[in-house]
Amino acid sequence: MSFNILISDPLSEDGIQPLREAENVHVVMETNLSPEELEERISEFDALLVRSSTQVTRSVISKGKNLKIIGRAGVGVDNIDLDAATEHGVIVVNAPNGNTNSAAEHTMAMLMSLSRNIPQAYLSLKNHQWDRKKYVGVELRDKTLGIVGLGRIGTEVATRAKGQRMNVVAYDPFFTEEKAEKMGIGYGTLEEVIQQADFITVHTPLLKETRHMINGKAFEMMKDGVYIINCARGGIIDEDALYDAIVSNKVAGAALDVFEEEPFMDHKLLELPEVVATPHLGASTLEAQEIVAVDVSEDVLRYLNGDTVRNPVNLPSLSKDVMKKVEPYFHLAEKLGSFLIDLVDEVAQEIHISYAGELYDMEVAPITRNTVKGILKRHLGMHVNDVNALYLAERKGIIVNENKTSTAKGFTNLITVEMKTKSQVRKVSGTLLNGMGARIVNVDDYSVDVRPEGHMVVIEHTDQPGVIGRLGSLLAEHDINIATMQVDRSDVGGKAIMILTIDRHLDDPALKDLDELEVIKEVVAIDL
Ligand SMILES: NC(=O)c1ccc[n+]([C@@H]2O[C@H](COP(=O)([O-])OP(=O)(O)OC[C@H]3O[C@@H](n4cnc5c(N)ncnc54)[C@H](O)[C@@H]3O)[C@@H](O)[C@H]2O)c1
Ligand SMILES: O=C(O)[C@H](O)COP(=O)(O)O
Repeated sequence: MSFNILISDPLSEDGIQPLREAENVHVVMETNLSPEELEERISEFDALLVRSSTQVTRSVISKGKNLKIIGRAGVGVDNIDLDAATEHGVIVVNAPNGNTNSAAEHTMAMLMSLSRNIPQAYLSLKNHQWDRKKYVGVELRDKTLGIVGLGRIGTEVATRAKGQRMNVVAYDPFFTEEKAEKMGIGYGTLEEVIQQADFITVHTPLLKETRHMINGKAFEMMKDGVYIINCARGGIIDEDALYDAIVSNKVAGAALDVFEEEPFMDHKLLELPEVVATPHLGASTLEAQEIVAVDVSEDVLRYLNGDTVRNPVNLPSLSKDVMKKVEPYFHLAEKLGSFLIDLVDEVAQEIHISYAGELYDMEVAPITRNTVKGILKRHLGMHVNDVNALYLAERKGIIVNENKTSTAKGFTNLITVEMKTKSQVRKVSGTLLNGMGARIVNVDDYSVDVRPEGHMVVIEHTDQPGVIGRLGSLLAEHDINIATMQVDRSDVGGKAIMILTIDRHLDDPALKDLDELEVIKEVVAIDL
C-alpha cells in the first residue's frame, strides 16, 4: 500500500528524512496553501503534517476523505480541531519533547532581554543614539520568578532561573509541596504565585480553563512593576488587560513570543516601548526543528504501516511495557466483536465486556476500543477505528462497560463480550492460547474451540442423529468445503450448536437451503 503525505508548514528537511526514505510514501511539501486550497486538496492525502500555522479545522478534516493521521511537529495542538479528528477517526500525534529545551532557552532569552532592555537599546543604537540612561535595567538575582504551568518547559525554565540565582515559585494543578521541596523551589496557588512574583512566565497549554487566566483581575493582584513573559500561547494572557496594565504602570514590561492572533503586521502592544517581542520563535532552532520533524515523521510512518504510535494526542498514550502486554489481545477483541455482531444481526444497544485471568491486572481500555471497533464496523463501515470507536458508540447511544475478574474458568485469560440488542442477549468468549493464537471458546453457554478467522457458519439445531450428515451433503451440493467442525449441546436431544469453518463465504442460496432444513433453528454466516 502506498500513502500520500502533505506537509503544509515548513519542516526541517533533515527531520523528514524518514518519510523521504520510506518506499511506500509520497511526500508533497506545499507550505503556502490558502485555507481554501488546503480544503480542496486534502482528500488526496493520507497524512497531514503541520506546525502551528496551518489551521486544521473541522471543515478540512471532514473533507479529508483519505486522511488517517495528522502529525503536529511540535507541542501545541490548539490549531487542530481535535474533536473533529476523533469523530472522523483521524489520529493526531505530536512531538512533545523535541522543542522543550529550545522553548526554555527562548524564555530565558526573553526574560533577560526584558530585564536589560536589550531589544530597545539595540534599536536605539541602530538609530545612531548612544543612550545609556534610558536603558538601565534590573537584575534577576534574588528576584522571584513565578511560573504558571510547571510541565516540561516550565520545569526547564525553573532550573535555569535558579542558575540565575532567582527565587522560583510555581503553580500547576499537578505540582505538590513534596515535588517543590525536591526541586528546591516554592509552591503556591495561582493567586499566591502571581502575588509574590517580580517576573511571571506562563507555560500552560491554551485551553478553555487557561484562556485569559492572566486577566485584569490577575494584574490587580500582582506587585507594582511586575514583568510578564509569554512564550507559551497567545490567549493565556488577556492582551487588552496587559495593554492597560502596562499603560497604567502596573506592569513594567512584557516579553511576548506568542499572540492571540498570528501572524500579524501591526499590534497595539508593540507600540508600547515596554514590550519586547518575537514572532513565535520559541521552537525555531535547528536542533528542535530536526527532532520534532523526525519524531512526528516516525510516528506517521508507524501508524500508516499499522504500528503503534508513540505520541498520540486523541488516544491515551500507553507505555511500551503496557502496550507489549495488551497489544496481542487487540486482534482477538476485534474478532470477538465482529463475530458477535454477525451472530445477532441487529444493532447493539449495550455491550458488556468482561476481562478475566491475567487480564485482571492489565490496562484493558485499548482492548475495549478494539472490541467496540469490531462491533461497529458492521453497520458503520471501515471508517470506524480505535480512535473514534468509543465516540461513535456514545453518539449512537450504545452503552459500553467493562468489568474484571481474576478467575478465568481454567483459561489463563478470557475476554467475554455480551451484547444486548432490541430482541436478544448473546455472548461470546475468547482466549489467547500460549503460542497457539486466538480461540473462540464459548458462544452463549456452549463450549467450542474455533480460530476467529475466515468464513464460518454458526448453526443452532436440535441434537439428533443425522444432522451432521445432512448438513455436510447440503454444503457439498453447493461446492462448499468444510475445514473444521465444532459441536456442543445443552443435553442429549436438547438444543445444540455447530460451528463450521468453511473455505468460502456461505452464499445466499446455500444459506437458504440450510435454513429450510427442519432440524435447524438458526443459521448464520460469519466472515471474519
Ligand atoms: N513559543 C513556542 O514556540 C513554544 C514552543 C514549545 C511549546 N510551546 C507551548 O508551551 C506550552 C507548554 O508546553 P510544555 O511542553 O511544557 O507542555 P506540558 O504539557 O509539559 O506542560 C503544561 C503544564 O501546564 C499545566 N497546566 C494545565 N492547566 C493549567 C492551569 N490551569 N494552571 C496551571 N498550570 C496548568 C499542566 O498541568 C502541565 O504541567 C504549550 O502551550 C506549548 O504549545 C510554545
Ligand atoms: O507548540 C509548539 O510546539 C510551539 O508553539 C512551536 O510552534 P511552531 O512549530 O509553529 O514553531
